[in-house]
Amino acid sequence: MSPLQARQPWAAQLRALGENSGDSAESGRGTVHGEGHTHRTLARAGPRCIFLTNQQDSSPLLLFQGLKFEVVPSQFKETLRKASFPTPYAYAVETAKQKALEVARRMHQKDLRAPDIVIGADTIVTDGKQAVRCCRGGAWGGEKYIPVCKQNLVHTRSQQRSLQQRRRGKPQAIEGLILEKPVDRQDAYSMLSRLNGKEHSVFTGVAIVRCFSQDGRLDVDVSEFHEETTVQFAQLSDELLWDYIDSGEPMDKAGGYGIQSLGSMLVQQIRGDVLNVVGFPLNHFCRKMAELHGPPRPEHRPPARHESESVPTTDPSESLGDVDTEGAGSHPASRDEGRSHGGAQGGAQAGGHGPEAPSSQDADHDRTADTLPPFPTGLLELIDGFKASKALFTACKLKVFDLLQDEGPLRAVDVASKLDTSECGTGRLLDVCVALGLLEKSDRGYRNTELAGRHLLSHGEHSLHSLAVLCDDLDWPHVSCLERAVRAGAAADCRRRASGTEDGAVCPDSSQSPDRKPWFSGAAHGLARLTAHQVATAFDLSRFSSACTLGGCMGALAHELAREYPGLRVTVFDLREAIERVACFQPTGRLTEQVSFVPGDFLKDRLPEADLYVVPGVLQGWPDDKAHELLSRISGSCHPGM
Ligand SMILES: C[S@@+](CC[C@H](N)C(=O)[O-])C[C@H]1O[C@@H](n2cnc3c(N)ncnc32)[C@H](O)[C@@H]1O
Repeated sequence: MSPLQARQPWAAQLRALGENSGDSAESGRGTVHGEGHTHRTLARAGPRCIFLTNQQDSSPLLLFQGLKFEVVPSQFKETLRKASFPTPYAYAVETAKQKALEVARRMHQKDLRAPDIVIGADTIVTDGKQAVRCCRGGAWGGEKYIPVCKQNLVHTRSQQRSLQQRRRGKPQAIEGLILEKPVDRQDAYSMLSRLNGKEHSVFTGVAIVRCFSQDGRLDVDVSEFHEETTVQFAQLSDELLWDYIDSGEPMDKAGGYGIQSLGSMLVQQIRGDVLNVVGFPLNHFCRKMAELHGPPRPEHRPPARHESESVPTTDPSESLGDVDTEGAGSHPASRDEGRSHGGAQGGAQAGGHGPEAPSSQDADHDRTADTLPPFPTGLLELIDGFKASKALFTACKLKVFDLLQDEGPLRAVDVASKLDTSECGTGRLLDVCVALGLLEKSDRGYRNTELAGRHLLSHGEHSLHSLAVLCDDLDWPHVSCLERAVRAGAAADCRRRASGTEDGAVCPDSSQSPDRKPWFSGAAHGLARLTAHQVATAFDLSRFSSACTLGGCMGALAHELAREYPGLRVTVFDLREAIERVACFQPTGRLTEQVSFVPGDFLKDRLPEADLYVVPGVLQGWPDDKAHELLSRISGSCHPGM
């Protein structure tokens, strides 16, 4: 497993593609999505990746704990029928589980590998006292919740009817017991006044979904729990409630208040874990994780917030109830600082300098998440990126995207048969394209993403297909002899070999092989269309009345200039064979009147008269002497003073 594979889901597939062996290189456990630090933080054999489904509020809490994870919002629609649950917390736990399972399935489908762990959480507030009253003390009271059936709670319905109508089809709480996010200010007021002066319960259901992938199938092992915290509201005036509602805070909070901010003013007393009210019962979660994976090793505990503060010595699963969540949010930054500076305890020593430096073996043993350098994501992407490019080029050349646009979704076996390629290799290439965001995969097969449909078809207004093919044919061989070129200064030789041109220029001229020319035009035009607007608007060209684009190809920039400057006449000057292909690309309409095409060789023929000469995308591919020759000719044609 390379470090890059720990960061990039597609990297493992690229490797598998390269190896082209029968078995998937990353089958089974060992799949790593995202952060390696979670592994180090939790336990040696612990999980290496956590997806938190949609508890954004909980992110700082988990970060405080030193867990690194990726937040993947769940697409699970929270439409479970509340009345079918025996208790409010059963509803919260099931919602948390369904959120997590949805993410697990989606990630598995997308990346073809299971994430290690997905955590789902759902917090609800229940109007507990009222429940007891409504149930006449029978079904729901004291510490224990006894399953209640619908009829027991029918009394609460009339009170809630108008609210139900406002909730517009949202499934109603267990007969009004579960308070979710208010739908409007009035709803917030009715929630808060129900809680006013009373005690209520906050439940968070948590599901820890451990994932296993076997033979491409996802297996899961779900552990779940819930945490209850009792909150006593002070007796509050209507004025204060409305002031609080006017602050806007209640609108996205279950129960209509947030204890982590202004809402704390409303609270007189709490029994239980305050973080549970914030949205994630970290203490219970840590105990559960320790149960599942063993407790974290001491060095994996979160570092001190400031160098002067000591690292907490308690097992994080023991007590976290007094955590201040503001500090929790700022923790990751301090940890990063700790890492790059080597940390207060032994970072410098671990480097092996100074009399007390431990042996390299000790230093290795003492390595912690805090003494490691920042993860070099960008560098690893540079190291591996060429493989992604090659996969893209190959898919373009095989016209995978054209096929899937016309006939998709298709299974790998059908793509292979239509393209006359191997089933195994095609399947892997398609999977890499999925991981690169170029294809989507479903039960019905592969199909183009919007991005691929827009840019990677061989024809189309914004096609970059020819550019990809050209890069593969021309740039790839250049790049592969870069080391030799740098050593021996043989760039022109390499280019000549690759491009088949006399002077190594990458632009088509008379010496170039004819079969490449359409690709050049298509590639240059595709890129020019994308960039023309930026180029045309980068400078104020309004003082010019005529312009000439030298090597202006199919006129993409010329047309954009004409669009931007209605008074500008633009001449496109290019080789005759290029101009002959213009008809395939030229837009029709008013703009064409401002643009004219003149065939010619800008190194031999007289340049058209113009106030402004633009040389778009020509010189960078040329040897210096030739570039100099062209610039001298342009200089000779320019009107002094313009
Ligand atoms: C890489 S393309 C640039 C395309 C341009 N960026 C655009 O707006 O589409 C280079 C262009 O220079 C043209 N070219 C190359 N040598 C030329 C020459 N000696 N005289 C005129 N045009 C030339 C090519 O035909 C080609 O269209």
